[in-house]
Amino acid sequence: MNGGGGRRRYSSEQLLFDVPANAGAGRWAPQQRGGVRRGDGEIFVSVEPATPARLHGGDAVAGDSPGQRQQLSPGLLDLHAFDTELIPDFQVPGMYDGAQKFGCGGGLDDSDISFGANKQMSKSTIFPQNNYLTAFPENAKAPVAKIKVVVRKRPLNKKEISKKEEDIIDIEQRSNSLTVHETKLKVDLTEYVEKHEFVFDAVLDEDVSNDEVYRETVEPVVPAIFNRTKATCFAYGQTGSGKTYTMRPLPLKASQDILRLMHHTYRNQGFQLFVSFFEIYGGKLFDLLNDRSKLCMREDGKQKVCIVGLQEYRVSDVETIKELIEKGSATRSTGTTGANEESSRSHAILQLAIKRRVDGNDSKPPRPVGKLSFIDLAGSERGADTTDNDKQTRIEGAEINKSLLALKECIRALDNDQTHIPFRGSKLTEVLRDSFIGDSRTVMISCISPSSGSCEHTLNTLRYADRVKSLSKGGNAKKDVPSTAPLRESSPSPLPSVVPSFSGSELMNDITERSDFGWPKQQQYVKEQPTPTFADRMPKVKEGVEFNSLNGVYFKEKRSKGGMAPSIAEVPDIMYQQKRQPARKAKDSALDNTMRNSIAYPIRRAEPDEEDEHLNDLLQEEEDLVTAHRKQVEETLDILREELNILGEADQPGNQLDDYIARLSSILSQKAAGIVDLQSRLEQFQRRLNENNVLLYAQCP
Ligand SMILES: Nc1ncnc2c1ncn2[C@@H]1O[C@H](COP(=O)(O)OP(=O)(O)OP(=O)(O)O)[C@@H](O)[C@H]1O
Repeated sequence: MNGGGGRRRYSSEQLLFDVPANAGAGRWAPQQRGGVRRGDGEIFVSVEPATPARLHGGDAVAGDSPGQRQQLSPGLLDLHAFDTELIPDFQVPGMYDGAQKFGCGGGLDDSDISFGANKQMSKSTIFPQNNYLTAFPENAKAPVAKIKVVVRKRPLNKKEISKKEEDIIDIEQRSNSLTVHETKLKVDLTEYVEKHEFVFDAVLDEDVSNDEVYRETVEPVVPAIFNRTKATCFAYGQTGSGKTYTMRPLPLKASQDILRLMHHTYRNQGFQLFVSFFEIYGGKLFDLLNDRSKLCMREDGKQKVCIVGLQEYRVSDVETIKELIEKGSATRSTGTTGANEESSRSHAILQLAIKRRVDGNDSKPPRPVGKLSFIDLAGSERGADTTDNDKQTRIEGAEINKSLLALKECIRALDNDQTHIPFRGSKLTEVLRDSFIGDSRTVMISCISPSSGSCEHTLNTLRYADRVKSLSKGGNAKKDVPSTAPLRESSPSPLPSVVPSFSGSELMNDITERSDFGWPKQQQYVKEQPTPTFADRMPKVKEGVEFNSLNGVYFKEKRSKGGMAPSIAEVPDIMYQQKRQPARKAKDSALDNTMRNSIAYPIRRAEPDEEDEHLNDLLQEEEDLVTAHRKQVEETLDILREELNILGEADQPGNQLDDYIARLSSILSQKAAGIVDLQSRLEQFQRRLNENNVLLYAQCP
């Protein structure tokens, strides 16, 4: 893994976040790790003691200073009209310690990208008057589309200009359509230009500033997160298309608006803002605010996803948030490929969570209210990294590809109000699971390069965006077409209903039932065992092996250094049992026949000892294997749907052969990677069984 490899470098426009990887590491290292508590299905990591010193000091302005109040527009105050769950105003001493320091951040204009710690911002900079909420108060209450797809074109860069590459993207002024001019070759090798026209919710040309991008994308959804909405904004596009450039300023701008709402509109209502920042690299989670420590994703009993160990910082001023983002960005890993040395191969996820104190009580974990997630996706073309690189890169590529496909499927399912959301399709979508259920908003920013050399990738990006939008219930892209704007040539018609009617979860339930081998877990140790029911399967004792099982499982002879292992007669306290649940009785005979190979683990009457530890490990590995298998089957179902989709599209007139080939190729590599991954897990588990002297007994029919 090349996770610790090169560091991403940023252009001067991005210097806002460009700090050395280890900057402030010591300062930020949590001084006191909070306890991890489970509350209402959510892991709450108490981090206040670890909150950076800046939170508790600094030259900030009081949050409700008259100066700031003057900045409030009627629009902001009107936000009270939101259907929020209001709790009586209360004032807890010290509750807004941080809030009192609010305001030391600053304006977030593109031009003003330096946030010196001591820099004093003018009030007008702190609250720019062009703010969406202040400038268009009525928009604060306007319904925000469930899914918004925006395209942003970046300017040609120096390298492209020096290579004399052309700008092939035309964007009509003040329109939401764009045209890609693709140069193609005829059979007689003469060139011709094919035009592809696309329509989206908004199309942003190269001269559009980051401020305007914010106003167009995230700003409208900010008020909704105080009202239990989960909003997700992600940037999609090939490496170097401007995803990071686009995404970087957004969380900071959003935080500024959130804090403003918290300290004014929703003052004294117990809202708190938390920041977390992590990445998914090669299918694994790393905390970018905690020295890339590895994180673990778990589902609780209520099927809520918890990222165990993720550090969440409670913040109350923009400056602190900026520092946290800098720190996380510097920690983010990048990989190196032949195509682009600086390409990002990880998904970075920055979350701003709004929580609310329960009954004004600080000892209870605050209750989650809404969330705004920013996702800087890995380069979209990375999914096709299947040939030029090493195995690791290929597997990573397949993982990236898988997550991008899964993301698209989830967004589509979400907009269609489907009951089954295929969030299990990838780590990324699993992590974002709670953003896909309930009241959610998604903003997708597709970043494209204008250069002729990137034409294929650009078309792929636009088609991905087009599918997200136009195939969704509420997303008929054509409805937004200005009457003068032509439709694109090959608008995909809605897919035939080729997706199989079975529900993945139903199938998985069935599989769950079958794959529950019913091995006893250690917690289920019993003092007395009933007469084993599998005596008829007792194998012949092989030479060198002590048969220690009554249900077809036996352990290899375990010779101690000092002599022979005890024979079975000498270890009467080890018994074996296969779990048999009454509810499953009817299935048992069929199941018994299908379970030709089964193993079981010893149940001890004695206190757990070292061997129990091994046993625990094995049980855990067994569980992991079954989970991985289940996941792989779910993913296969998702892939199957995708395959049926592309087959359906391939049958449509005017289909794009190159698109079909690219998607089929990435699907195949994704399938292959899934199988390789499961195979290697299986082999590893088999090795572990051998090492631990557990033999499998081939059960006779
Ligand atoms: N709209 C823009 N205006 C000016 N420069 C831009 C714009 N978008 C991107 N750039 C510049 O293009 C370069 C690549 O952008 P960026 O790093 O954001 O790409 P990326 O899509 O995040 O790539 P990767 O997937 O490798 O992370 C950077 O130097 C950036 O400053």
